[in-house]
Amino acid sequence: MASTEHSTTTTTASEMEEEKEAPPPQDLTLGRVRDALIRQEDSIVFALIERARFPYNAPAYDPSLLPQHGGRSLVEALAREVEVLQAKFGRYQNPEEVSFFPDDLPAPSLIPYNFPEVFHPASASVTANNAIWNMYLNDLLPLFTVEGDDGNYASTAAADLVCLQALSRRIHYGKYVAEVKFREAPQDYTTAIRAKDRDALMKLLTFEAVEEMVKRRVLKKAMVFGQTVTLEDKTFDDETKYKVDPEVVARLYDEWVIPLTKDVEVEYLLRRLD
Ligand SMILES: O=C(O)C(=O)C[C@]1(C(=O)O)C=C[C@@H](O)C=C1
Repeated sequence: MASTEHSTTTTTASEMEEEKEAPPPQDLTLGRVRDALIRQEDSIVFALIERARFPYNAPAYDPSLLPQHGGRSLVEALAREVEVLQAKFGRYQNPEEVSFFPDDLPAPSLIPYNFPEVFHPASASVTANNAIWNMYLNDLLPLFTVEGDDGNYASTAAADLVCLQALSRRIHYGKYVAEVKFREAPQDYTTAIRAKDRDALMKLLTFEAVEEMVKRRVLKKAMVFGQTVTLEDKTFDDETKYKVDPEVVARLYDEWVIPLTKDVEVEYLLRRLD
């Protein structure tokens, strides 16, 4: 196990080795997991802002643009190839990262980093990526892009993938949340898990006041990060133009991100005693 404190100032070679490891699972607390979720809000808002630089660009989603790619759209073909490349260099060794197209990914070709094993093995493979992919392309994209076609299909698809990966990381962080909640109240959760009672689990893991704060904070982040910065002092008003509509970001969290995170938590917990 890695040690974060040393009683002496002399560091031996084996201690240096130990220091390279990530913190042990015991360091996992609900506060730390929530801090990670808060930081990921920044990544999501910035990713949406980057995607919103381009118009909707419908051909990026139309399989007829790529006749040689077996009926796949540009965004899907690009995502598959990027995932293969990133898998080769170890992206999916980190349990925070969940692939959209896990079949046929190559084994990593680098020396593995010792990521702590936090998840219960039977729960580790829970994925919501199909729902995330469909939600992003069908529901969210039309809400925050302007209509139009500027021909930048590859850049558009690359920006989509950054959004999808940031959303996927956030939503699958529900596994860490679920693990911490289980460890903090094993008896309460065990009863509901044994009864396979999804409603009871949902009730146990829900904190409405926290959800309200999350929605208010992402709305504010979209206002702060998405305004045009000038040298003049100015305040937000009805005339302020944002790069992504803050209401859409709040709606994204309200309708999809939080509910999908909770679904991941429930699915994780249902397998927690297997
Ligand atoms: O912070 C938690 O406890 C979570 O489970 C995360 C989260 C969220 O997705 O933001 C989901 C459910 C809770 O009701 C509150 C917030």
